[in-house]
Amino acid sequence: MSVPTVLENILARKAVEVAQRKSQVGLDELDRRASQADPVRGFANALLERAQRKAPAVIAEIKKASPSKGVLREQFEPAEIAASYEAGGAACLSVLTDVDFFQGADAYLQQARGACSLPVIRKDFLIDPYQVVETRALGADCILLIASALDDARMAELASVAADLNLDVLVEVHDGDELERALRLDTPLIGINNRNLHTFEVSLETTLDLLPRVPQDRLVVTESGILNRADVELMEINEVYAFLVGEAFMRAEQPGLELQRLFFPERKPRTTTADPE
Ligand SMILES: O=C(O)c1ccccc1NCC(=O)[C@H](O)[C@H](O)COP(=O)(O)O
Repeated sequence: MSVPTVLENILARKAVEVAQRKSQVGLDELDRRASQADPVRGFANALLERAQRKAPAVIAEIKKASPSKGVLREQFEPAEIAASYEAGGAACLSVLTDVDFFQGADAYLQQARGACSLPVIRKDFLIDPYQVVETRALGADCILLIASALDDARMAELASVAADLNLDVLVEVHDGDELERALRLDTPLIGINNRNLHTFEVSLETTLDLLPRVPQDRLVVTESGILNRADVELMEINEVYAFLVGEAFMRAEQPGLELQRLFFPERKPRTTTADPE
């Protein structure tokens, strides 16, 4: 018998977590909360608007820890980080809500979204329609669907529930087969994850290799492993303008200033309380 990969472990644990959550809060109550949530802010539009004018469309991630890197940031204040990202020029936020593998929390998403005007993707491992309703009930604006974690039927089902709730969808792929499957969904956002979620290997070539196979009417978001100006410039010369970045910002003393340094080096630095001068 082969040893389960980290992604397989995450998905097995997530199934247990979802069952527990369902026993605590019924779908009727979740539907009620979703119907009363703050209106969506337009996640896909925020990215498309920037990328269409060839400006960096940055999804700035808030994650305390990750399975591949351990704890990334000891002093972790989601609201302050969100405000600093907005000041630094982010188009959107990504907030990890998975507790067991990323030390995330639903409350972090709510704190971050409440501290800025940016649209937010809930970064978690969605396997059940219940979690899509939960995502809207938390106030988020977009869900992540990871192609390697879902079969076609389940991916389409989750995307359909998201559409009913006005949530945008970022569908994430890592190879050509997953890309083919993702393109069957009616979503403008295709995330190409440079990290293999089974082995943790990271290569920016993943984005560059898959790029020619993505139709012009989809927006490619390059995800993971963007660490410095050279990485950003490599993507920009290949006409990739949308980025999902976590580690580089989380390790920086001043996350918003690091965003600005990496993506808008020509601008005069703006600081917030998370970015003391
Ligand atoms: O980051 C991990 O170790 C990880 C492990 C297993 C599943 C997902 C994982 N990360 C999620 C992400 O894809 C990243 O948080 C995101 O793309 C940002 O990446 P980075 O800029 O390299 O922090």
